[in-house]
Amino acid sequence: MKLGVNIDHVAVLREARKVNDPDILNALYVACANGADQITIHLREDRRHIQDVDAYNIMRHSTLPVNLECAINRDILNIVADLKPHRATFVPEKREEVTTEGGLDVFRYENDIAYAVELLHDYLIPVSLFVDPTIEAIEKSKELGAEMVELHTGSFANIYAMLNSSLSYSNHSIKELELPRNELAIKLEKSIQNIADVSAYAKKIGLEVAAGHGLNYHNVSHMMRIKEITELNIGQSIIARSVFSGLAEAVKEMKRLTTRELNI
Ligand SMILES: CC(=O)[C@@H](O)C(O)COP(=O)(O)O
Ligand SMILES: NCC(=O)COP(=O)(O)O
Repeated sequence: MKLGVNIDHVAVLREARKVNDPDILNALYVACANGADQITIHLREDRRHIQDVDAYNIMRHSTLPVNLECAINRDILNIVADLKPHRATFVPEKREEVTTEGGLDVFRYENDIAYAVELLHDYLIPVSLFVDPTIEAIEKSKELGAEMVELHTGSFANIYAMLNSSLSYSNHSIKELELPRNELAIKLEKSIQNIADVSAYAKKIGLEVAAGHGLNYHNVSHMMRIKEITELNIGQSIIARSVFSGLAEAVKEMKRLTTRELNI
């Protein structure tokens, strides 16, 4: 399994104070040296975490491939074409959201996506689409020319957290998931099975399959059992753990949990 470490959340901390500390390049070096297979960053339209200068510095200094997440916005696409990351992942963005809430609407924005895929292909940048795990979204992603899809695992992660953590007792409890435990358990099983089915279909039609959003040290084992998923992009939980263990240990531990036994 390829582990993409998303280092955005180091910049979240820096931007909270509008200072130059913590330094995103330190996070890059530590992630590269401790088991990441790829660096993932998200250059948001509102620049709430990663800034343009960070993206250029990361491209210049990363010893690993860089997966750049971005919205389909002409200004951002021009920056991406100039940066030439190893891959671009198109994601939806809403200014007022706390985090990326759902997958890209590949039907509503099909013309914009097709244009953006072609543009980046002209610069030899492969494209992945960050979509909800549905067969329809996968078929459309293929039709739009993407090489890869990243399945949005946020919904799975929310159900998992409401069932298996103290989230439901906190201020951030998810109202629509305040359900009896047996119902949550059934929902979780269905969500995992759906991700597995959609992954198998994506692979069958020739797409590479990644997954990400809300994955952590507890729930990631469920994604590890889906053999068609070959890449996980994980950020928030790694940076959260690093507050207590340091980033090197946090990356190493996630790498350990996302390593499949070699079948020799
Ligand atoms: C698209 C996606 O899932 C991520 O990029 C991510 O979780 C980090 O950034 P945000 O929290 O800004 O969505
Ligand atoms: N595309 C998902 C990603 O990069 C990381 O998401 P998260 O682990 O920060 O929720």
